[in-house]
Amino acid sequence: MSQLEKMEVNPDLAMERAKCNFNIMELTHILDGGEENTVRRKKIEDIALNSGASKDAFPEEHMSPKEKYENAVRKSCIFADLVKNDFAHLTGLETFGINSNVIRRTADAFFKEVSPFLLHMGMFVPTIMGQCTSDQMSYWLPRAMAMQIIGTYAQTELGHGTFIRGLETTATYDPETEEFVLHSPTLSSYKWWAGGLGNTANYCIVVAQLYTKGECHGTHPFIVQIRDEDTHMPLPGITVGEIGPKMGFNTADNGFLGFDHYRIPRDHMMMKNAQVLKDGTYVKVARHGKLTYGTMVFVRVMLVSEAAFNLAKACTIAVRYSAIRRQSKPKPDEGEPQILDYATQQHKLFITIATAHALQLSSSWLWRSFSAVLTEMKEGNTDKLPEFHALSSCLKAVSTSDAAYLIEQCRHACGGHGYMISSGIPHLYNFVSATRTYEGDYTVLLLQTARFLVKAYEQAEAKQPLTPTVSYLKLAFTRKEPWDSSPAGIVRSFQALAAGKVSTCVKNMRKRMRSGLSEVEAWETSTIQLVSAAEAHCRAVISDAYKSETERLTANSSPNVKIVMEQLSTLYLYYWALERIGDLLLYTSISEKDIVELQTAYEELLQKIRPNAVGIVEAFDLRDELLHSTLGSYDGRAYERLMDEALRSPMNKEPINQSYYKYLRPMMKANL
Ligand SMILES: CCC/C=C/C(=O)SCCNC(=O)CCNC(=O)[C@H](O)C(C)(C)COP(=O)([O-])OP(=O)([O-])OC[C@H]1O[C@@H](n2cnc3c(N)ncnc32)[C@H](O)[C@@H]1OP(=O)([O-])[O-]
Ligand SMILES: Cc1cc2nc3c(=O)[nH]c(=O)nc-3n(C[C@H](O)[C@H](O)[C@H](O)COP(=O)(O)OP(=O)(O)OC[C@H]3O[C@@H](n4cnc5c(N)ncnc54)[C@H](O)[C@@H]3O)c2cc1C
Repeated sequence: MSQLEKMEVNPDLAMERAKCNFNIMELTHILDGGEENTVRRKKIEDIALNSGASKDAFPEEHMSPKEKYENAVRKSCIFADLVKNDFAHLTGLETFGINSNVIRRTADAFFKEVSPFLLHMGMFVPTIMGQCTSDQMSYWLPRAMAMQIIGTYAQTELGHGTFIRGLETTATYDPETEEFVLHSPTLSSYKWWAGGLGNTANYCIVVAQLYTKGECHGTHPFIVQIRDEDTHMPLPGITVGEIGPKMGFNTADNGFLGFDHYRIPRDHMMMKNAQVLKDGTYVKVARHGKLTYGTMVFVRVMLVSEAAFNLAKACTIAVRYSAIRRQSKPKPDEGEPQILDYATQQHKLFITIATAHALQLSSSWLWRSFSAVLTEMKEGNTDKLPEFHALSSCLKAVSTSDAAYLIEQCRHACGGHGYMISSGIPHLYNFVSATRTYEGDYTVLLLQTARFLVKAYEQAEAKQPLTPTVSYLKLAFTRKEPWDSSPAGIVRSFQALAAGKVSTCVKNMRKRMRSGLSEVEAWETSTIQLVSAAEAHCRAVISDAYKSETERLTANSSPNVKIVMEQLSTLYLYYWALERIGDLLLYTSISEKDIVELQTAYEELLQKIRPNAVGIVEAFDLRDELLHSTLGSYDGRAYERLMDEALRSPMNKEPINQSYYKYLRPMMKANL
């Protein structure tokens, strides 16, 4: 019998649970968006986990890349079946948002890395929904939803990912046959990166430069069959393969794809926003030229809650482990303290919890605030698209970047054992670090937001009305913001800081233009400050949303849950105020005395949160099967689990490895 089966819950964790002073389940319901969502989520998790299909015969870490991929495909098929047949009545699959979050979360019980079907549900299906006419949708969507075909999204090429307008794949219309001819004219035009493209998908959405009647109309999406539906062989004219090992995503078979004058029917162009008629006439339908970028905007919004979820996992692991780990002896007459008692450890971990809450609540706020806008957009009114694009761009950039930084911090907080794959943290880091790049690189997206902020600043200057998320920019034209250490006061200071930074950028650009630079050159030389201004804007938006959502959600909660949630949202404000002291000195009246008081208040807040820390992370309600962690399991038996995992290593299957006879022994004997 393994040691694990004999042991009780670690007494330190039991003690932490006993001293938690709020109702954990109440907080879980709030984070899930209501008790009924929690009940439904648990049912879905039960169905998935009780099926036993998520279990691997031996640890994934010890499989070869090919075995890992094949195992992931096996589990993806089982999971897809569960989603279609067992979850459907519980989730209402027609909607995204909370339902897809639940499915996404449950999928983690199956995959330590990712499913090769991720792009199918994550981008292929949403692009069909967003870019097809209703006729096209009624043909493609049922086939995709029933998993009769498997698709992916191939936009990025070897030569271009960020600069979509620079893509080189061509789709040239031939009116004789009423077909598009897809072609990859150069090596750099080969599609590169699409998840599931290497071996799994038989269809994909290809973004290509559309040519008709000798004219280029820019990039457009096409549905392209790449493999035979029966044999799965690549079709003539298609070159497809897998791109090789990566830092993470190693079960996602990211692929490359090239076309040699490959023909597809005319109606495989996704024609909701633009059409090519039979005779080759190009007709623009959409009122906004960037509606073809819609799937990216949708996924960027999804990535905010993805960042929150991964942070929740990392801090559950690191906080539980910090409660059972004892190290050093600061007081000679007492035992070694739990490392969670060190203020520096609390500084590393509690901001991670607060950020998980901040991003989760900001993401629900974003969906709620913009659901009306999304409906308007479906009806053709795109007036609010620029604001939505600016907001989703900066939220995606900042949330994924914060999550990657804080997950790495959780690894530091777990010391050496955090470096073990079995801790669960390396997988999380490798996954989240990619989210900072894909679906729009951090810097590039913040520069998109900066573009919007500069325009909004010019509107404020001209006393024109401003859209809600930038209405604070008028603060740039008032006196220095008086420092006020209340939560509302700090949010106002963050807004003043962002307004001040945008104003500084605009003034610098104008100065540079006066000194002879062109507008493009003045912009380029100001981009470091523009990125910083956009980050400050995003921080102000998140802080404001987090604070107001906390107030809204705790209006009827029990007093202790309210206190816990307020403590965390205040911690987020104090933490970022202290991180941005230099900027606050520039743009608000904060004094040396205020800074000292703020630091003290922050440290006191860490101590207040400490007794409930384990309870707070347990409100994320992450089962062991989702955490995949030796350090963060519910029973807190980290050492037994580490040893158990070590004993499962193939390296321990024989007392002497053959390399001893082949290499070590001859070398040592020769040296006698
Ligand atoms: C599991 C893993 C899955 C991963 C999948 C992937 O990664 S898939 C691959 C993911 N790949 C990526 O994410 C690639 C990232 N790259 C991009 O998204 C674009 O190339 C770009 C946005 C950087 C520039 O685009 P550009 O050169 O065409 O544009 P521009 O800069 O010249 O600006 C012109 C105007 O357009 C506006 N506008 C722009 N976008 C939007 C929008 N979505 N909506 C509304 N508006 C938008 C912009 O604000 C500006 O407005 P203004 O000021 O004139 O009123
Ligand atoms: C795990 C993973 C999965 C992916 N899955 C898919 C997929 O399924 N489908 C798909 O189509 N793509 C996919 N991608 C590709 C991804 O979308 C791109 O890698 C991403 O958009 C970044 O583009 P890039 O690689 O061209 O980076 P680059 O643009 O070359 O970035 C390199 C550097 O240049 C900087 N830079 C670039 N342009 C500017 C600028 N204008 N101003 C300032 N700095 C700039 C960037 O900030 C960055 O520091 C995936 C990528 C990864 C890592």
